[in-house]
Amino acid sequence: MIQNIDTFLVDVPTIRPHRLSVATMNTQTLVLVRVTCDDGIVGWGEATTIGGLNYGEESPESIKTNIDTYIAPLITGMDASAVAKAMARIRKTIQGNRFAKCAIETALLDAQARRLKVPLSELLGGRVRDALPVAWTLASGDTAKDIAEAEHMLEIRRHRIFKLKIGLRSVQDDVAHVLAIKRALGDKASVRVDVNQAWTETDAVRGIAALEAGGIDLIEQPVKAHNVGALARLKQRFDVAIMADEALHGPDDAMALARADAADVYAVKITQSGGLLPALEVATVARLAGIELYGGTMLEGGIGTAATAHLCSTFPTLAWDTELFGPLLLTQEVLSEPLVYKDFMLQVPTGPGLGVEIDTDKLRAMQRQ
Ligand SMILES: O=C(O)C[C@H]1C=CC(=O)O1
Ligand SMILES: [Mn+2]
Repeated sequence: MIQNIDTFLVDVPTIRPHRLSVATMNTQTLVLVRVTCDDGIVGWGEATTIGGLNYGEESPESIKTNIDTYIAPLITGMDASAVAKAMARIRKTIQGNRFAKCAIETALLDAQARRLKVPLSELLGGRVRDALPVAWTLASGDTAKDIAEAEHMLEIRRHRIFKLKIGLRSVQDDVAHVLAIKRALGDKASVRVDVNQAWTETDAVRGIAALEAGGIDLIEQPVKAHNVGALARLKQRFDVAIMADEALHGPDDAMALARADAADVYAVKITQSGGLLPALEVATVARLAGIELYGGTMLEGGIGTAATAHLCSTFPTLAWDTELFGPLLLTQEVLSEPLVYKDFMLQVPTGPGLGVEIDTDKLRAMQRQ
């Protein structure tokens, strides 16, 4: 039986300002969910967003409040081992709130996988890979600093895929910044950009033409999320891969974007999809439509990152790798043992459930009062 559902807000400073077109982050707020079951099993889930309400329509505070007030009472007392029944009740009754649903579903699946003594990946179809290549986002806002950061990551063998956040400056200045970084790194690295919806279609035509000519491998969400027509025209116009991120809010969007031939690649995010199982459906739509996959992040800490890693480990192909670096951007950790990053890869945890343990003393010290 599901006995208790507790939620915690944890504010963690980032290692440096993280500059996106929609916000500059100096801290990340983790919403952690703990599901306690009457058989003594405890499951954890997490949701994060970026810059309060700057990125999405849920804030950390709304996620916590909506879980505490509306979602937890709906499923408390239900059979904890019937995860699908609990989630069906939530999905039938609660509109939207994909991030909150993701955190709850993750916690229920973590508990159930622990109960069955299997890694969470095995409840999602089973893992076909044990380690995932991880991109790093260069977002200091300064070209020389970004190059130095990338060189350091290559040297310590942590990342050789770099995503640059652009869209805040003029197209011309952004292109100059990106191509300077690409020239400095050469063939040692894959360089990609994330415009976070900042360009108009005409900006995008100019910007993408220059980036493609300069050897950039991937263009993420160049135009507004709702402008599927423009995304489709860009996808069809250019050879460089176009990735949908903010346009993709779960399986229905995955289907609509596929029908519109609007993207070469999907950034699969468990929060944006509304949970691990809807995210798996996004990946299945992509596979059936010939769209390639990328494991995306909302800059989660260790719990949400581990959850996404379990999901991505089940994908038969993962052509564009992942960006599961969230914990590395944060100065503090709620896990007793951090996730393992080595040789450019994140190791998918092997223990039962998420395969990570929460240090409750650390959490008590870090949680918002
Ligand atoms: O992809 C996004 O839009 C959000 C996020 C992921 C990595 C990063 O630096 O920001
Ligand atoms: Mn993005």
